[in-house]
Amino acid sequence: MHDRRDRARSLIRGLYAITDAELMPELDFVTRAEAALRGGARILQYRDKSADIEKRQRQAIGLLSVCIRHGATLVINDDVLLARRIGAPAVHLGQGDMSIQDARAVLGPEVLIGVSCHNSLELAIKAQLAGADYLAFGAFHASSTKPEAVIAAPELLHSARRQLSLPLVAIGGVTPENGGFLLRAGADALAVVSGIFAAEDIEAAARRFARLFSSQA
Ligand SMILES: Cc1ncc(COP(=O)(O)OP(=O)(O)O)c(N)n1
Ligand SMILES: Cc1ncsc1CCOP(=O)(O)O
Ligand SMILES: [Mg+2]
Repeated sequence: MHDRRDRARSLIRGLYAITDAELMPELDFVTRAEAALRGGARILQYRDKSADIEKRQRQAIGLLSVCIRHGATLVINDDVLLARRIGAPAVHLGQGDMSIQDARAVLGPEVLIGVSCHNSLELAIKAQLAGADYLAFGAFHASSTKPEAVIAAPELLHSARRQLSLPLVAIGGVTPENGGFLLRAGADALAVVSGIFAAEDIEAAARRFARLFSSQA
């Protein structure tokens, strides 16, 4: 457990890119994801809501292989069984997804589990107690990817930093312009979909986010 938590502290920091089926055509799905890694993303989440199990497995395996090549961490969104099948190092669970305890039973002691806590410190405290390895808060800004997401105040990151020990991820409408503020408020990682994958030049877009972290050092 301490081993895993230490690993989470070193791996869950920096730019956290999240894939999007609408912005990333199947034909060059993995190529686009790799461009984000070349631009400096350290974490890559496979987020796909389709029911096509074969496509999902093929894409997830493709992402795992580019992540390994770039020394980045692959996170599988929602689908704990897919993560186990392909040997992914991390999963992300929402409040309506599998429980942390059930996911841990399926995945074993090594795999990192991240949890969505929306705008709630209470959910975050519960998730930490239940064995989560990182906590995600947001949306901090309106998100075209998830317009229904509740809005969180950046002060939440200050409180979470004071009261919790896990790495904190900020998500929702994050841009290179507003990302620095979220980092100063306490985020360890910035999770981004459209700011990276809707860009004409994905690598350059990722690099603009990645610079926020080097200027923090
Ligand atoms: C890093 C990160 N944070 C939050 C979410 C949202 O998860 P969830 O609430 O389960 O919603 P969906 O993404 O599954 O629609 C996330 N995926 N990643
Ligand atoms: C999955 C998710 N959860 C809260 S906001 C969001 C989407 C973030 O996407 P974008 O970076 O395009 O706002
Ligand atoms: Mg989910």
